[in-house]
Amino acid sequence: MGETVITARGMTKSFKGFKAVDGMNLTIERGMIYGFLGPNGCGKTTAMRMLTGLLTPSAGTVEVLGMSVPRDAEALKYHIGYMTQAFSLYGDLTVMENLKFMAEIYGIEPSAQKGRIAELLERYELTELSDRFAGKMSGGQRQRLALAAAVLHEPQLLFLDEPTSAVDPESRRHFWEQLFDLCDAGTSIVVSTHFMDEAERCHRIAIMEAGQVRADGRPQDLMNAMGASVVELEGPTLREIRRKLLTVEGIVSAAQLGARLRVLVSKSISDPVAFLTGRAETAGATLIEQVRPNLEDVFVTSTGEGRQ
Ligand SMILES: Nc1ncnc2c1ncn2[C@@H]1O[C@H](COP(=O)(O)OP(=O)(O)OP(=O)(O)O)[C@@H](O)[C@H]1O
Repeated sequence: MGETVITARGMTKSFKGFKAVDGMNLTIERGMIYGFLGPNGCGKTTAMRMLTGLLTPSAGTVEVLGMSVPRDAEALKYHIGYMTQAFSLYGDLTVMENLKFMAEIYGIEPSAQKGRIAELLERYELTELSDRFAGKMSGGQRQRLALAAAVLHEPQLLFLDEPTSAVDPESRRHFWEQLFDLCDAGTSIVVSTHFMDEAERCHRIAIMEAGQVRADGRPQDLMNAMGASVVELEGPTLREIRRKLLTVEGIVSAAQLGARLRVLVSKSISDPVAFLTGRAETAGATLIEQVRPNLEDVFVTSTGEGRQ
C-alpha cells in the first residue's frame, strides 16, 4: 500500500442527535482521485468539512497529511485546497483581484505571486478574463477560477465538493482532464459527486448513503464483486413487466433505460437469463440478455435504491 494522506476511523457528526455522518472509516492513498458518491443529503459535504478541519467531529479520529484534525487545522490549511459546492469567491472583485486576495490569505510571497497567478490564468484559460468581475462569468469560467484559487498555494491535497454540478458536459470533461493533470503532478484529490459517470473516473470511490459508507474500492472491482447480475429486456410492454418483476423474489431492481428494461437479479440465481425467460411476468419480452454491470448498478445494489 502507498503512503496514506487521509485516515478516518469512526468519523461521526451529529446535529441535534441526527447523524449526518455516521462512523465513517476512510483510508486514502497519496496520488489518487478518491470519490464520495451519494445522493443529496447523504453526508458528503459534512464529511469533507470534517476532513478539512472546518467542522469538529462528534466522535472518531481523523488524520490528514500526518496531522491530527481538527487540532492541527490551522497548519493543515496551508497544505490543502478546498473548492466548496457554492462559488465562494467575490463576485464584485475581478478574476485578478480574487486571485491576488487568495494569494495574500495563503501567505504567498509578493515576489512569487505575479508569476504563480499568471501561470494559473494561462493554465485555466482565464488570461483574457483577468479584468472580468467574477460575478459576471459563466458557470464554467467560475469553476475554472475556483479551481485556480484552490490550487494557488500548490496544496498536496485538494478537496472538491460537487465541482461540476453547474457546468455543461463539455466543461465537465475538460475539468476532469485538468484534475488528472493535477493528479499526475502529485496532488491527491478527494471529490464528491452524485454523477455516476464522474465517479467512474475516480481511482477509488466510497458509495455513501445516510451518512455511512456502503461500499468502497476501485470502480471496476466494485462492479466485478457486485451481488447481482444485470439482464436487459426489450418488448412492447416494459412498464407492465417492470411492475410484475418487482414482486418476484430474487429481483433486486428494474428500471427502464430508453427502449430497454434493466433488471438486477440476485447472484443467488445462477442463470439469470433462464430465470427470466418463459415466466408469466416477462410475457411479451422480445429479447432477454445478460449485460455488463455499471457503477449505477453497484450503487443500486449497495444502497436502499433497489425496489422503488
Ligand atoms: N449545520 C447543520 N445542521 C443541521 N443539519 C445539518 C447541518 N449540516 C448538514 N446537515 C444535514 O446533514 C445531512 C447531510 O448533509 P450534507 O450537506 O453533508 O449532505 P451532502 O451529501 O453533501 O448533500 P448535498 O449534495 O445536498 O450537499 C443532511 O440531512 C443535512 O440536512
